[in-house]
Amino acid sequence: MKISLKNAEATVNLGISLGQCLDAGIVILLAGDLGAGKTTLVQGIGKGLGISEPIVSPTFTIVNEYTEGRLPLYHLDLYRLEPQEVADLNLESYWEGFEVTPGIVAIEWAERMPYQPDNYLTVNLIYGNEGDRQAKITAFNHSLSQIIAAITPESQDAEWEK
Ligand SMILES: Nc1ncnc2c1ncn2[C@@H]1O[C@H](COP(=O)(O)OP(=O)(O)OP(=O)(O)O)[C@@H](O)[C@H]1O
Ligand SMILES: [Mg+2]
Repeated sequence: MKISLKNAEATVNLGISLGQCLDAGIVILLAGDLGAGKTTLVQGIGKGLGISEPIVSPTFTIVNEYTEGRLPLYHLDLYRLEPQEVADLNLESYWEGFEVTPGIVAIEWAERMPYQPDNYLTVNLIYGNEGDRQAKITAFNHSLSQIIAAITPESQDAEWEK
């Protein structure tokens, strides 16, 4: 599914829709070049979950956890890590839910992961020709219908095709 995002507000709005509809335990792998809008999308997800605390990029902290919303939000940024360092973080605990309350896991620079969870969404943010962006959403072992239903009603800014 591809969605055209004219401006940063459209990216936030897509995030809000996701934050409102997604179930606990979902992992969102965010891909896209430097500055493509990954953090902006996660800021929207935080809004959709009802988190009022500002969401800032965890480039140096690796993971930021927000627990005040409908579900916990775990925001990771693997930009500075090598695949072996990522493996050592035992990220599975976030989606297996053993020691961590299940929530929404959003991972920037997920390309650095040497393995993937069993079920996940990828959102690939791509630069357009006019300073805009396109989001390409793919589901692995997960249904897209819930997401399509959540996104389509308010798609003034988001033109989408399956
Ligand atoms: N759809 C859009 N159209 C135009 N600009 C956008 C869009 N979405 C986000 N932006 C802008 O792009 C800039 C970079 O966004 P952001 O920090 O979210 O990118 P990022 O992918 O997280 O970057 P990094 O790779 O450094 O983590 C911000 O100024 C943001 O407002
Ligand atoms: Mg970022």
